[in-house]
Amino acid sequence: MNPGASAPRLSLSGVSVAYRRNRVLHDVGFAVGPAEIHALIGQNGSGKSTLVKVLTGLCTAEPGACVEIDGVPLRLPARLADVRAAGVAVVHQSLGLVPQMSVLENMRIGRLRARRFSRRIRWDRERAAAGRMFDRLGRHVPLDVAVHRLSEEDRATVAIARALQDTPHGGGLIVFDESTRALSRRSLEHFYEVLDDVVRAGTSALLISHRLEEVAEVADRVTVLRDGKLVEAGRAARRGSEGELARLMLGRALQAISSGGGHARPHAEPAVELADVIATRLDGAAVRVAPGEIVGLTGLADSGYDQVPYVLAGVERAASGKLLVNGDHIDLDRFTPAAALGAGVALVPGDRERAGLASGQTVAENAALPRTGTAGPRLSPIRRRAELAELIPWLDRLRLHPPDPHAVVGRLSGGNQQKVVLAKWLSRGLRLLVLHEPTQAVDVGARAVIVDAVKDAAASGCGVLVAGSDENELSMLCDRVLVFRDGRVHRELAGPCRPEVIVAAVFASSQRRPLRANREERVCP
Ligand SMILES: Nc1ncnc2c1ncn2[C@@H]1O[C@H](COP(=O)(O)OP(=O)(O)OP(=O)(O)O)[C@@H](O)[C@H]1O
Repeated sequence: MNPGASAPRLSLSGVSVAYRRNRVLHDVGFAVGPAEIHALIGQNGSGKSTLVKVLTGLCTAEPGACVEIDGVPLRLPARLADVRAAGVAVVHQSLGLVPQMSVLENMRIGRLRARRFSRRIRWDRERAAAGRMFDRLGRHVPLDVAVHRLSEEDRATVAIARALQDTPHGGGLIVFDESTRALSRRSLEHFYEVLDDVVRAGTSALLISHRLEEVAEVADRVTVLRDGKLVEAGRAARRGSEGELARLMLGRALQAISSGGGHARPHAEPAVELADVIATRLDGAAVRVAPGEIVGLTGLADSGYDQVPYVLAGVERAASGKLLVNGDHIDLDRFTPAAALGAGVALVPGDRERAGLASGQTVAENAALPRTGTAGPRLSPIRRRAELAELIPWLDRLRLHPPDPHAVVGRLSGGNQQKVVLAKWLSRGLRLLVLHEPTQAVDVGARAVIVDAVKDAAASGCGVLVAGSDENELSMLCDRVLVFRDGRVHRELAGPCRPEVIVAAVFASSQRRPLRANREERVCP
């Protein structure tokens, strides 16, 4: 008998995982059908990544767990070679591509075969193998171009083509672990157009995402985790059900968020002003932020808007340009992170890899770093207590999980590490808070809290600059939005703006295509 004939593509049961004595998954089980997009959602720290790690062998489940692929049990703890052979591929955060490498290298990394005797790589064969994947997708991307030079849409295609190599024709499972979180609406439309073709051909997808609007729009079914326990397994998804999903995930209704910042003091002296900035992707950029004002920066992927935060924080060097702070003109070609902090400018970067978190240190020690330049243990006990007293209300407010300032940062879930970076800066008075994609990777409950906290920081007089690709986030937060093109401000959208207006200004067209037009025609297993 063929075990795969009527079996689910992936079936998990009795999965429990503990890190030391802390159990983070409790007897979890659900099934993903063939040819479906199945979403896995849950608050930060609810155990989603741990579940994926059980599947890929990075985490060991307690005895009694069972994982089957097409009805065939996977030996646990899983070995990567077995997982690949079973047709399972994982796409990590931000598409999991190496930007400096070519499309061909990204496609074939980890799979390159050398000649037996000369040990030389047969690039002709590698090209042919990569080309076959794009043929299978019915879309082509030039193989020799470095990935960072591709459009965002092409990058999404490469990520899917790369994962497809590990899945058999018309079968297999691709796990997307927050892979789409940095994609703009247009790139998301393209991503799901490609993925829909793949899924219709028989491959399944397990989608982990904090964007509930996206989940409600694209998933066939949804599984919900709360505190490591199953709340719902395989509930049918439908468009517009994001409120319901948030309630299941959080165990309470989501608070409504009003749009716009509302604390701008446009006639006051600017908190900071950037003028004539020339950098690798900036060409004469100029931005002014008043005290209490929340200004959004957005644009297409290559427009340069997302370089502004890093130039402002002294992390990326500008060729020339001026920063005006408190009557001082500072040359940006010699600007450093220490000078930025000295000017009262702090950055919350988009990815935690650039966040400067010391993963072996505790939450409290990390929060102390910017003030002291040293890790916490060297602080006097009195200073340490004072730091903690300022930090704890922010950790409570952002709902850090576990709510422990002495937890080691490297052992927190991704979204909770993001909250630590935010708490570190929100707990101190700044002239300008610069945020890049601040709610990326955090769950919807925390997102509402972060939006409120940033508005409170503005209400106390801090200027805020938010660079981002999420029009909903910009609409919720900003007093005005600057749309970049060719390295400088192309349009200014005054007043609180609706998300559609932002999308229309970025893409110079207001059409919003559905993310997965064909979903209703499909029959859920
Ligand atoms: N290496 C580790 N050591 C100890 N505890 C860990 C470790 N990795 C994760 N945890 C804990 O396991 C729990 C689940 O974490 P996990 O990363 O699976 O959550 P998640 O749902 O993926 O969260 P997020 O949405 O923030 O990525 C969290 O409480 C986290 O602190």
